[in-house]
Amino acid sequence: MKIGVPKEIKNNENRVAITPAGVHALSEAKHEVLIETGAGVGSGFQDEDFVAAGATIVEDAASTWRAADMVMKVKEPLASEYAYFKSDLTLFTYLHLAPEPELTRALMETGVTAIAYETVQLLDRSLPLLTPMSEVAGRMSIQIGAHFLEKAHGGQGVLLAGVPGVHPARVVIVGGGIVGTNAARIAVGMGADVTILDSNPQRLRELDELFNGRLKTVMSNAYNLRENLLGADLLVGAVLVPGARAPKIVSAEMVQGMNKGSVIVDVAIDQGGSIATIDRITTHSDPVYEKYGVLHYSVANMPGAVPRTSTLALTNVTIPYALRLANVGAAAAAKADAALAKGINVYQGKVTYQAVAEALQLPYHDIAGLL
Ligand SMILES: NC(=O)C1=CN([C@@H]2O[C@H](COP(=O)(O)OP(=O)(O)OC[C@H]3O[C@@H](n4cnc5c(N)ncnc54)[C@H](O)[C@@H]3O)[C@@H](O)[C@H]2O)C=CC1
Ligand SMILES: CC(=O)C(=O)O
Repeated sequence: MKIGVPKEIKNNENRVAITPAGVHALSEAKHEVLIETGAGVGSGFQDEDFVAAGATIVEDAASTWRAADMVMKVKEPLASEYAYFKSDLTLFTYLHLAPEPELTRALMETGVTAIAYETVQLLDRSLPLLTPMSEVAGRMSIQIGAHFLEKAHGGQGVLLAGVPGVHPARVVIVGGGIVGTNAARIAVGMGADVTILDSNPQRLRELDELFNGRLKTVMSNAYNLRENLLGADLLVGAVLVPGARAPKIVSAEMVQGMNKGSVIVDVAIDQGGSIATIDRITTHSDPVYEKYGVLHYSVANMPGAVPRTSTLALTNVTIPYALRLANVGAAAAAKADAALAKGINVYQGKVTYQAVAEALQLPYHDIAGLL
């Protein structure tokens, strides 16, 4: 199979979908890997590194997309890339289709087999291709919050840890999954006063056990959210219902209850965002805006800011799946692996992931009946 890897074009997106180790694994299995020149530079991989591992470097994005049977990317295609879609293409990348009707339509109209990293799901309900980037974004969310809480960066001028004789900052994390747990780990480590809310009582039990009294766990409901956000300094949005639009669980009124000069980092923005006052996606080059005296950060590709770590972490988990897809093709690979089948969001012009179909009000087709 021919595998194309274009350079990412989203704002400040320096990750790349393959490493030299990935090229080596695919080449050993007799696949041909075509990489756009310079695609790896932002992650510290030069064209020569890829060539030494067995790849062919091509001069532009079109040459990767047009020749490929499968394109591997990091972020969802942007509008300028839709022209490359074709019916015999497998696209393996983050897609986040629930808030993306135009992209979904383009995939349906062209018949692309679109496999979303974020909905590949194991029997234990974990999301193996989302987890590493959630670990990165969760850990980043607190350092970003700390940065914007500084006066010079627009915040109220509060140190997360406080100092002896002065309260630490109050950090509220909504959603206690991978992002939330990693955010909590950094916030606790920095000495903040941390509260984490989740709608799953079993998850709250696990968090209580894990942090051994170093944070407070609270059931997520409108009443508790309002109470806990009153006077908060940093809110991290970290909820997820796989594939679906994020539920808007933090209202404008709750945001107004936060301290003036406080900060919101809505990591769940890639699924549409969980906070009512988040009305736009921001970028690494212009990451925050102010509303009700609160700084809002809503960057949908946070791990793109630490591309070396993120590319290595992402490809650690994607390459074994890419190998299986390349070896037998998407349909056979999905038939043999229920986790991978869950990743298929669009197939033969049909939406095959229920939460995406519901979010976009499109007919849903069970992938099992189509393979
Ligand atoms: N902006 C970015 O660059 C990145 C965004 N993400 C996104 O972060 C979000 C969270 O991802 P993960 O932590 O991996 O998901 P996860 O599935 O591990 O955790 C989500 C948690 O949200 C909880 N939850 C669901 N509905 C809730 C509600 N109504 N109230 C409170 N809790 C609720 C679930 O019980 C679960 O514990 C996803 O949208 C993911 O795509 C992940 C990485 C990078
Ligand atoms: C998960 C995701 O959207 C990202 O890593 O950019």
